Amino acid sequence: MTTETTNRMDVTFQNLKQQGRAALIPFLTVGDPDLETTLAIIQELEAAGADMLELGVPYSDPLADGPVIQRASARALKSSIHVRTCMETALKARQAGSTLPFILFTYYNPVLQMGLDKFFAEVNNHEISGLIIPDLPVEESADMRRRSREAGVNLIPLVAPTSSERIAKIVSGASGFVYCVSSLGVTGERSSFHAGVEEFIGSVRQATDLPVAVGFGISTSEQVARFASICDGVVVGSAIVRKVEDVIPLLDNPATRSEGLLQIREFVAQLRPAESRSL
Ligand SMILES: O=P(O)(O)OC[C@@H](O)[C@@H](O)c1c[nH]c2ccccc12
Repeated sequence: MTTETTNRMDVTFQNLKQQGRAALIPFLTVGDPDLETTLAIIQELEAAGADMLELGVPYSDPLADGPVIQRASARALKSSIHVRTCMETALKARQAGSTLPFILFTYYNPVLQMGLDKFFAEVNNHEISGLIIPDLPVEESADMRRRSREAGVNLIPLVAPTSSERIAKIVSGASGFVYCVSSLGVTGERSSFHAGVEEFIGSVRQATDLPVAVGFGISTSEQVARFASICDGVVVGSAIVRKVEDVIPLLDNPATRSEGLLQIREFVAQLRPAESRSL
């Protein structure tokens, strides 16, 4: 008996599989440069053809992030952005008509500060379909997986090229999708990836029936196409966050705001393989 899934993310991956297409999954920092603009950018990303979104909770000590996302977090933290603010942003985007599955991306500390009971109570009624917590300690993952399951949200595991013998353990009991990190180090655009990244992705595919997505360093349509041919999803973060950073002067001026938003939309639209562009 197939379990009827109500999780928006799972349904999206099922639909994309039928279309024979990988998901384009942008990451953006919530509140960069401000919350109102984040809501406008979410609409542009959806119009550009994003299939789901990683909504990043800005954090003061983003250890796994390169300079682009570190700067975005610093800008966003100028206004007091908490996990709850990011959840409310997801709900507001839904109420404004977005149909995208939202993945809340946060480091573990902000979740602990909110309190696990409160966090999971809020997650579900804020339209969050997935969670990525890159620094979740292994010893906490069983409890977090249980809480996620009870809240009907997918706790998405990250696997790195060095995970090799631990892949089976990491992906067992996971849901949503498995996030393959393409390279070692921190986030940020790259011209090349970990040697043998295709073999690594292949080994993850063998270890799970879940959709497999890849991220870290992907910033051009050629790179998206390369990974979209072997994965179910491709995550692009820093390149989009940098685009937002570049157009902030346009966004800040009412006379040129729409031009700034259009440039973000066009940048993301050109990332998708030509044959699947909606624009
Ligand atoms: O920024 P990049 O190189 O395109 O990588 C995706 C990344 O932004 C996003 O998935 C993410 C942002 N911060 C992270 C920290 C760890 C793992 C993943 C992430």
